[in-house]
Amino acid sequence: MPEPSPVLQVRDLVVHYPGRTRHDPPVRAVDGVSFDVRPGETLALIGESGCGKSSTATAVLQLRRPDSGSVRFAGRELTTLTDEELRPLRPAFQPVFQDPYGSLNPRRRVRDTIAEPLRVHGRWDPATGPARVAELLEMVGLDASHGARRPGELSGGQQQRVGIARALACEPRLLVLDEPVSALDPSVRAGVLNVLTALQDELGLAYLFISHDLALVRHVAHRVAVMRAGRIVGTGPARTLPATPEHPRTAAKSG
Ligand SMILES: Nc1ncnc2c1ncn2[C@@H]1O[C@H](COP(=O)(O)OP(=O)(O)OP(=O)(O)O)[C@@H](O)[C@H]1O
Repeated sequence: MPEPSPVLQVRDLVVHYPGRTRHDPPVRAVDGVSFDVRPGETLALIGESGCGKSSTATAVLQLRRPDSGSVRFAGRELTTLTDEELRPLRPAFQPVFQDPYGSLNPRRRVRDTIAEPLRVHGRWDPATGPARVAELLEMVGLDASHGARRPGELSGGQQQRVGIARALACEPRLLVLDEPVSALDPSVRAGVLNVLTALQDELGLAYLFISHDLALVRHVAHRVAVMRAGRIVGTGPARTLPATPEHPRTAAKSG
């Protein structure tokens, strides 16, 4: 069977930050990065702290506009769209962040957090909305009773499931997962990863999965791209990664 076309195509992506003082040169956080992600595929972006993983994720999501390069999502170039033009497309490419509590409104009940994207994007129907929220809770392994709670009444793993349910509300095609289980207790990580894997199988979602954890990446990703100093220095199947994460730079073959 031919491979499906990529849902995300990134080419020559560049992100600069200003130097700390006006005498310092700009920081080239992302320095010409290219990759594709296909429907149903997980591409892991790995590398040491500060190599530019989160800056790449932020630029893909157009939360910070890249300085140059191309981000094509579902065949559309995102970098040239205005914020207004991007707005209706945003539900289709959603972030899941590392710190679930920090990304949830502590005063808002879970069911309202999950309903929020539907309301914001004009997709809330009072007749069907509550059932859709219940369905989303179920998809991430929570039940209706969790909907009435506030984030502070949930465990870290449950909070992250709420973050995933919110990301799924408007039927995305791509999730950008920035260290989605790193802040969680190791005992609940596998449960959240299993939810992500099951959702991908069921919905054909594409994942860009940012991580520094090679053992985890071997487990969840199909392909891996290794970043160093703002560049991708190797790509390959995740199963080619060594079991011990001592030499991440040589973990995958170039090309
Ligand atoms: N807002 C910013 N202003 C200036 N420099 C920044 C900013 N954000 C990141 N940087 C710098 O850009 C480089 C890449 O950072 P980035 O956070 O993208 O890397 P990372 O691989 O995600 O690291 P980590 O795993 O520690 O989050 C680093 O040198 C960082 O110090």
